[in-house]
Amino acid sequence: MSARRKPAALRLENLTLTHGRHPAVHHLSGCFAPGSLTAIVGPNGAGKTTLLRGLAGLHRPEGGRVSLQGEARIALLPQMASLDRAFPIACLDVVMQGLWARSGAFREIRAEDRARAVQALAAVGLGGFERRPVGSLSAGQTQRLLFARLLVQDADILLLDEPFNAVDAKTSADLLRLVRDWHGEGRTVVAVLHDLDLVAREFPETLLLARDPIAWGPTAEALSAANRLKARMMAEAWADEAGRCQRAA
Ligand SMILES: Nc1ncnc2c1ncn2[C@@H]1O[C@H](COP(=O)(O)OP(=O)(O)OP(=O)(O)O)[C@@H](O)[C@H]1O
Repeated sequence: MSARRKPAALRLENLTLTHGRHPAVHHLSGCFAPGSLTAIVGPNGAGKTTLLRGLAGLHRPEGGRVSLQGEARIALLPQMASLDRAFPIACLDVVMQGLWARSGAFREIRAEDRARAVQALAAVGLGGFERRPVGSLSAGQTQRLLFARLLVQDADILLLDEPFNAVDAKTSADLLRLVRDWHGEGRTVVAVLHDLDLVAREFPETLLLARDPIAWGPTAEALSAANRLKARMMAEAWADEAGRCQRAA
């Protein structure tokens, strides 16, 4: 992958994302600065996954907008559970899916694309797994595979949904090293995380969400005890059946 990066920012203006009438993210404004490393945290149901999908252009806003600076490329690491492990597909083919956006799904596979996918598998510690069916992988290996698919996309902005979920300490450390490398290369990285110790250690910026934005800025300030309490109370104030802008007072 090239070490030269275009600076890439993602700007949100009064962004509201819903599932039908059901609110998920509510009036969010701010900017993921070029080259920043940001954690998105918040209680279950706070809207974190919906926000990542909105940033990736996979969820149309109900209100407001997301603007991507320049011609930056954006790539999403979805939650591991989104991969259908019962489907009979080999690891190399999963990684090649990362190239579809640029090459098309039904085009003849070029030798250089195949070589990039093989290289990406090796980079995540899955060298030799090219022909292994995905159903035969452990959880940690599956997460490594999704990182390889992300790697071949060579994106300027990387969106990671619970990237260290259900993986052991060694896998977590290996994948975290990749995240640090991406940050070091000047890419903009945004990750949904639940481990607040990890966030405090590794992520300079944090967005704390509870459908409404609670705080967004330097991690120590965003994760203050007062902000975390506010996030919990805000999450509880949203009844599950509430409509847009209808949280309890
Ligand atoms: N497809 C859907 N249809 C209807 N409601 C949905 C859908 N997906 C998510 N929601 C609702 O939107 C809200 C936000 O969900 P989301 O998955 O974005 O939260 P999250 O912060 O990622 O949660 P978690 O930490 O549990 O993964 C929740 O109340 C959820 O029930």
